[in-house]
Amino acid sequence: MRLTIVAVGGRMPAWVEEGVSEYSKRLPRELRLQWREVPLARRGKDAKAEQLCQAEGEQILKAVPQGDRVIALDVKGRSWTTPELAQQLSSWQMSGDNYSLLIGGPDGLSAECLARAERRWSLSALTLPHPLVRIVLAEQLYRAWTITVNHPYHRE
Ligand SMILES: C[S@@+](CC[C@H](N)C(=O)[O-])C[C@H]1O[C@@H](n2cnc3c(N)ncnc32)[C@H](O)[C@@H]1O
Repeated sequence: MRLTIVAVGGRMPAWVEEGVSEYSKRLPRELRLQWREVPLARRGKDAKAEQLCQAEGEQILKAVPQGDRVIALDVKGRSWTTPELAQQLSSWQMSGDNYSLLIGGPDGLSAECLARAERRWSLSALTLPHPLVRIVLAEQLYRAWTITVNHPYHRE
């Protein structure tokens, strides 16, 4: 399975790159994370959040590899416990399909991105800054994978 993460935002601070890389590199070759970054829309003084979100959404959807199934990272989505996420991950792996996970920018994901997604996944009821979402996502995918292979990283 190919897992692509399409995220708004360009060059991230070193602590974000390090966090993402730390967990990404622990994943096995067959579960490598492919990161695709979409630039932030320019936030001029008259910019409206809805237009920015729409412009970023168009770029996000262009960056989704053709035929991928899509999951939107959305605070208002459904949350999974880590063991439930591990089950999801197994079912994604067994489906034979490729998946893209979408992370919005400061103004969130556009309606078109949400409509393209078959699921909305909430990491927590808290709104997290999008750079932090990258790290939490990478760590949770790693954690979920360790459960699927009975690796002792995760403890209930
Ligand atoms: C700063 S948040 C955007 C906040 C925006 N007001 C909204 O309602 O979506 C940036 C992105 O991070 C992701 N995000 C932030 N908190 C999240 C959470 N608790 N669960 C899942 N995704 C989250 C979403 O993809 C969101 O579009």
